[in-house]
Amino acid sequence: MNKEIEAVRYEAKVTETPMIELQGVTKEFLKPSGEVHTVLQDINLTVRKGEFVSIVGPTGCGKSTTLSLIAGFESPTKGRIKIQNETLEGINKIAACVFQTENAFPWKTVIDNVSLGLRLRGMNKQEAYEEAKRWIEIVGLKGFEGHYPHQLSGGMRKRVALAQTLIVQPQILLMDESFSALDVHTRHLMENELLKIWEETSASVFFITHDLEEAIALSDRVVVLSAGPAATVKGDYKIDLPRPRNVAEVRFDPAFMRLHEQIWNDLRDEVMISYAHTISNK
Ligand SMILES: Nc1ncnc2c1ncn2[C@@H]1O[C@H](COP(=O)(O)OP(=O)(O)OP(=O)(O)O)[C@@H](O)[C@H]1O
Repeated sequence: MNKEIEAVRYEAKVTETPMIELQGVTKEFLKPSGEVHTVLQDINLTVRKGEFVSIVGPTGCGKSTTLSLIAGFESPTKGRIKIQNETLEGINKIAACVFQTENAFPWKTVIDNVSLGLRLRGMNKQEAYEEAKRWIEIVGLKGFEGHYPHQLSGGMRKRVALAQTLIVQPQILLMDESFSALDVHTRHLMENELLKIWEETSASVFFITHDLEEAIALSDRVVVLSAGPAATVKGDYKIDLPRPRNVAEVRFDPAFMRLHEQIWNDLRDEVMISYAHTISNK
């Protein structure tokens, strides 16, 4: 398929419809001393339906806290979170999470792990198995249905985690450092796999990473958080590289390098501030 046709198809996928909205979100935690620790301060951010947004920022600035708020594991101290235009109260039922740690139960086979989400939603075993087989094939694990997690490599277990999450067809996919434990080759394979699957769906992805190159290679937008405490949105960059993308190859595109330089200029300052805080707190 030629690039123009692909670009048109892709452009049509990201809609203007807001899926996740953070409106003036502040999050405070109480320290054991009773002091208030402001992690996030007045965050305004919108992720549209079908959009892939990555969030980068210095260590400890509040990226995972932002994800917890969108998942509904925590609630904002001030401001509000809207999901599909409704204020979020409690757990976000249309979101699913993939964390750095693995989600698979060690005593269950691949097919039992992957079909679990559907079984918990009341689907009968045969139907859930059929659907699980389809997802196991999509993530490249056909033939491993009867294996247990310990019989698989780290990359394969990550594929199980993806299939486990995607089988319930979440409208929002929340990913926290999901591929950071993988070697670079497996990581690129998984990133390409994720993009392929995402391009087939209209899921909105909120992706946390420490790796700016990974963020640019995958995303429609990269959001930079400032150094904490009281982190806020420092920059919001549109990544207009053509799709479909090969994450290993797109890094050599001159437009990629320009974006990297521009965003890194923003991020580097925040990393230095955060580093200075760490040193002065020692
Ligand atoms: N439940 C909590 N209670 C108190 N403080 C918390 C809680 N959760 C997070 N924090 C604090 O909020 C700050 C931000 O943490 P968070 O994990 O969101 O940052 P991060 O950007 O994801 O970090 P990293 O890049 O290291 O993964 C940290 O100072 C952390 O100690």
